Amino acid sequence: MRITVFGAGYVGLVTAACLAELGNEVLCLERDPARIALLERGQLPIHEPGLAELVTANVGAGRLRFSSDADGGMAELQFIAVGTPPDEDGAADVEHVLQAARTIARRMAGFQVIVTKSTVPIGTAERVRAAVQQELDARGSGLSFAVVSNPEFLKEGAAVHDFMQPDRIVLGVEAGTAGRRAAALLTALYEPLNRHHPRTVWMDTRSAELTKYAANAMLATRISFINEMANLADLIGADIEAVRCGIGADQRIGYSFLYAGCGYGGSCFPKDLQALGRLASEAGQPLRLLRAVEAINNDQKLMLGQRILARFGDDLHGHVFAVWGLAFKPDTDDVRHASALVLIGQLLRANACVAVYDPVAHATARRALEQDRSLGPEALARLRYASDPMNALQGADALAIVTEWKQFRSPDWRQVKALLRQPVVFDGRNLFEPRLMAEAGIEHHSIGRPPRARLAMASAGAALPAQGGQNA
Ligand SMILES: NC(=O)c1ccc[n+]([C@@H]2O[C@H](COP(=O)([O-])OP(=O)(O)OC[C@H]3O[C@@H](n4cnc5c(N)ncnc54)[C@H](O)[C@@H]3O)[C@@H](O)[C@H]2O)c1
Ligand SMILES: O=c1ccn([C@@H]2O[C@H](COP(=O)(O)OP(=O)(O)O[C@H]3O[C@H](CO)[C@@H](O)[C@H](O)[C@H]3O)[C@@H](O)[C@H]2O)c(=O)[nH]1
Repeated sequence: MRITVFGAGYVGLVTAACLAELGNEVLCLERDPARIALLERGQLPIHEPGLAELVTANVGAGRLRFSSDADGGMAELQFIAVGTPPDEDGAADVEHVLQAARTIARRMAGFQVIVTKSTVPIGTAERVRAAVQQELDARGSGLSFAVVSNPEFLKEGAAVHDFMQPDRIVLGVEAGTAGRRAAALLTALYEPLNRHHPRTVWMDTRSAELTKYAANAMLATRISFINEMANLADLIGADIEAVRCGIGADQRIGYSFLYAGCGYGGSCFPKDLQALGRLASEAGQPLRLLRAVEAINNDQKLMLGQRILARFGDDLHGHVFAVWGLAFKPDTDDVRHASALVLIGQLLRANACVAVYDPVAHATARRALEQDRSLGPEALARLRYASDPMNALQGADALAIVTEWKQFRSPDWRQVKALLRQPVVFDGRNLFEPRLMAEAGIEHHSIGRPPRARLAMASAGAALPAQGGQNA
């Protein structure tokens, strides 16, 4: 099939490359000339495992092309995967989506299916239909078209896998002939992903749009729930990892997305919860639960910094801290709403020096921190980007781990101790077993795994639960 994809970001690039890999002829349209220039040189604007190989192979095979010129995009299937950033009130701004829809309408020469992959407020499919119809009317055209809502559920760091082996493919279609025609085309398009296991869930467009927000809200709720339990565990001497194993064994609950830590970040959860909250309030039903989820998460992101201040004093002048991990999660260079940026801001504002290391996110973090108005040049001058994890530790008073990159999981603790001024570790993702850290002579601050629980477990001879971190 011939397909056009609008947007070459995380979703657009992955959608374009994966649909090309499935044998389609794909044109990926991107309006940012810098991104197009990179792609034309064979480079990717983002770090995403497996994506570079997929892009190279499909460009080489002639199935995938990039352009900034929409004139080449006359395909029957038009995917919109552009950004929907929050506006001043937190609502999702769908202007880029509507712009892409108008571009499609201006060039439409036959029946087309306009598929929204972006995360959009409820009712956007109808706004896309109206925008396209307006352009067609202005042209005096009577062409028929369909609008489909096909929200994307991929996770950064596992995007190619998630696209190719989705838990489900949600397709919201309109009633009527055009909707049926669109459904037939999309059934054929996604057939390879449904072959061994039917994954498509059909519904109307509004339900599809809400499904996307509801999924992210549910996942964020689980994280804030377990973080509240972890904070309680810290106070009462219980071990949150044991609790996670204990509750996760109930199939109705399950184990995943119940890892306590220093808060969720990323481009989706914070933005989508705000957008859902906003549209719910406008609909006359403020979402009280989601407000609590967001508030808990905002506090959780401050927790590592507060613990460091409590341990070393309010003015950290003369102190140095090492931070491992800048990206909001492993296997990505995305630092949007990353907990690491919050921690680094707290430490720099308290006059500390900070040495950071991340395998891929130095450039993105540098850009984000330079735009942080609460950090002037003097504060940023106290920030050092280390060449490797051990280099960051040199002369530091403590190590804080914010992102659970695999390479941080088994450090040489003797080397860590030799490099640190004091053997103190703030483990923001519960990567390390408290008992082993105590045996190694390391002062270990976890999230919800206090020393009292550790002692009780050891004296009971209890089996230790698996190591933490969602991305284990
Ligand atoms: N990042 C994720 O993991 C993820 C997962 C699922 C859904 N989503 C949703 O998908 C959408 C895209 O997210 P993203 O992370 O890929 O965004 P992104 O910012 O990485 O990429 C969006 C791209 O679209 C381009 N663009 C904007 N308007 C355009 C136009 N008219 N024509 C061509 N290109 C245009 C931008 O220049 C940018 O490169 C958002 O609605 C997001 O909420 C994101
Ligand atoms: O048990 C957990 C799981 C995750 N996190 C944190 O939650 C954030 C988000 O992680 P994850 O969901 O894995 O990454 P995203 O790429 O943001 O993916 C989410 O957001 C996407 C965009 O909407 C959706 O498509 C995905 O389904 C949804 O998981 C990260 O900061 C994680 O560290 C935790 O703190 N504890």
